[in-house]
Amino acid sequence: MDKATNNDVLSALDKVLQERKNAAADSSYVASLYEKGLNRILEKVGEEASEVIIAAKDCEGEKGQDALLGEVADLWFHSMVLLAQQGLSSAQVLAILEERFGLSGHIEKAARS
Ligand SMILES: N=c1c2ncn([C@@H]3O[C@H](COP(=O)(O)OP(=O)(O)OP(=O)(O)O)[C@@H](O)[C@H]3O)c2ncn1[C@@H]1O[C@H](COP(=O)(O)O)[C@@H](O)[C@H]1O
Repeated sequence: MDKATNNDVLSALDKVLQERKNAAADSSYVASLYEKGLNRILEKVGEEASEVIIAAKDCEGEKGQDALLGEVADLWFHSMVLLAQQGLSSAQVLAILEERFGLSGHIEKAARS
């Protein structure tokens, strides 16, 4: 597979996560998560979210910032595994963010009531 760039890495990863539904658990980490099932995937999302919080609390200097970026990447990745396992994709999340783009959270909240 060609190296995915910043702009297309999410859609390239969506495609790989889809393909891993037909892969063997011993050759693919993603397939091993699918095999373990939803609860294990949810545990990983929870663990990675906790690791983001811990890294953000101790985010001094370049090393700390690199650690935080790595933990957020782990969280995004495991969230994408969850979406794929549920038959969803990052493209659908991006569509929601695109729809929301430019709409202040305060204005959106006020419009709800
Ligand atoms: N982006 C990632 C990615 N980010 C993190 N990880 C893996 O996520 C795992 C969990 O990280 P942890 O820090 O919790 O480490 P751990 O304690 O060893 O994990 P556990 O034993 O608790 O599950 C590690 O094994 C990382 O290697 C990833 N594994 C795969 N990908 C992408 O998914 C693609 C498919 O991967 P495979 O299915 O393994 O081919 C790869 O080509 C990559 O593009």
